[in-house]
Amino acid sequence: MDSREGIARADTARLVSRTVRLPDASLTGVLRTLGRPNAVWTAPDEPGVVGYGAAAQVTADGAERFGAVRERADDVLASPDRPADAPAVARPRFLGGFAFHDGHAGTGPWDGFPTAAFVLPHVQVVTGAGETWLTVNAHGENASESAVERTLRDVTERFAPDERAAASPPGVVATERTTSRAEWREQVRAATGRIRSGELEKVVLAQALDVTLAGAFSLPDAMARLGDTYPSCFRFALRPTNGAAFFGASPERLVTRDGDALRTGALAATVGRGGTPDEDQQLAADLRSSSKYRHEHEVVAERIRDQLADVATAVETGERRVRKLETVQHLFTPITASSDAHVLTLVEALHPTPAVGGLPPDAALRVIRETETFDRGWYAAPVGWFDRSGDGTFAVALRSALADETRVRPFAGAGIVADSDPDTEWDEVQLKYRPILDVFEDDGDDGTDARSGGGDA
Ligand SMILES: C=C(O[C@H]1C=CC=C(C(=O)O)[C@@H]1O)C(=O)O
Repeated sequence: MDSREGIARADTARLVSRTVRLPDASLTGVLRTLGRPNAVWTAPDEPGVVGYGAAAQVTADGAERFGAVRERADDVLASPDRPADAPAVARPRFLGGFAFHDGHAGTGPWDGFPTAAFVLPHVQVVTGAGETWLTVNAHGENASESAVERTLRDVTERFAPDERAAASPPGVVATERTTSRAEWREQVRAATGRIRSGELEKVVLAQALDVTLAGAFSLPDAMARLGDTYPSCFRFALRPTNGAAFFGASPERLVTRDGDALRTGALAATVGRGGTPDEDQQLAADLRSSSKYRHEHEVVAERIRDQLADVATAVETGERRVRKLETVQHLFTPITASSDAHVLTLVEALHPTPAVGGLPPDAALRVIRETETFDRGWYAAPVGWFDRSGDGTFAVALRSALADETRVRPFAGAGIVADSDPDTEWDEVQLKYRPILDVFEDDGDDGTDARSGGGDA
């Protein structure tokens, strides 16, 4: 992808955008009807957005990537030729994400994933609340209203929503770990040692799996299954260069800016779900009362409030509660504020929170780099969308995986504090693979210990 070319022409380039209403369709219905997208986004309180092709793409490198994306996207969005009565929900949006580390290489499994990559789709379908809208965008010196209207007619003509249920999961034939249990024990012991010596307070360490599927990866099926099981999560899929897809169902909102209302929150500290309601309640009670879990959580909430200090006002912290998901429960503290900063400025201020990095941030990033033996790529980094006014939503890309043909690489991590036990953290990581593995396993038995947390690799 070469964004700069498009951006260099920004002075003379124009953005033409036209919208029509389509027959109502679910997000999966849209995916099945229009084929492999470049971007998919949906959130519990937002419509689904599906993007095909690129009216404009922006990429950026290094620590300055957040500001650079904003600047380049602002040029594209500056003065759209768009009818005044077009519905706000169907407005042009950039969708994409960032790498976790500044020095992301974009090689190996992450080939095709720059340090930052956002697309303003050529064809954008938005669906939710019983309405489906098609927007066609074109950007460049030669962007023409007639070409946009032609595409609008073409897509409308072939749009016959296919609402079939997901096919059975393809099944898993092999799973390989990036980190054995023995290596993990060593890594966690070394990290807790460094924490006790005062070098840092908390670090989030992660692992990955290499999963081989028995059949081809289907994005519509994956999104349908994640939607059924994780409706309260941020579900996304991104294919910046038409190759592998990075997808997931993250429970963690990094930030939403809507007008001057800002929403974020601390999500950290994890236990599993109980086999009975009593056991489940007991686990939740342990999560609430344990000083280890409270500490692990509170450093995240405190740091987020600090991170917001320069970019927001009226920061308010809600009540800490237990957030239950299919296989895990977390401590969650909602945080709201006021801000007129662009959502990318907020993303830059917040990434990485100590729910995925640690504290102090620089020491934690150093420990992550020195410890992890796989490439985080876009895992645990911001993914989401923004519009011309700087509104948008970003999630932290957790419970996520890279997928290409029959290969899938899920990622998962756990917050390590002074008294973390390597085996408990190992079990927690195995539970955090479940959202992705459940999409593919046909009988819950992939030959690994990812469900039970037991056994060695
Ligand atoms: C790093 C992950 O989860 C984070 C979010 C919630 C709870 C976490 C924990 O309890 O360690 C992690 O901080 C992951 O899912 O890969």
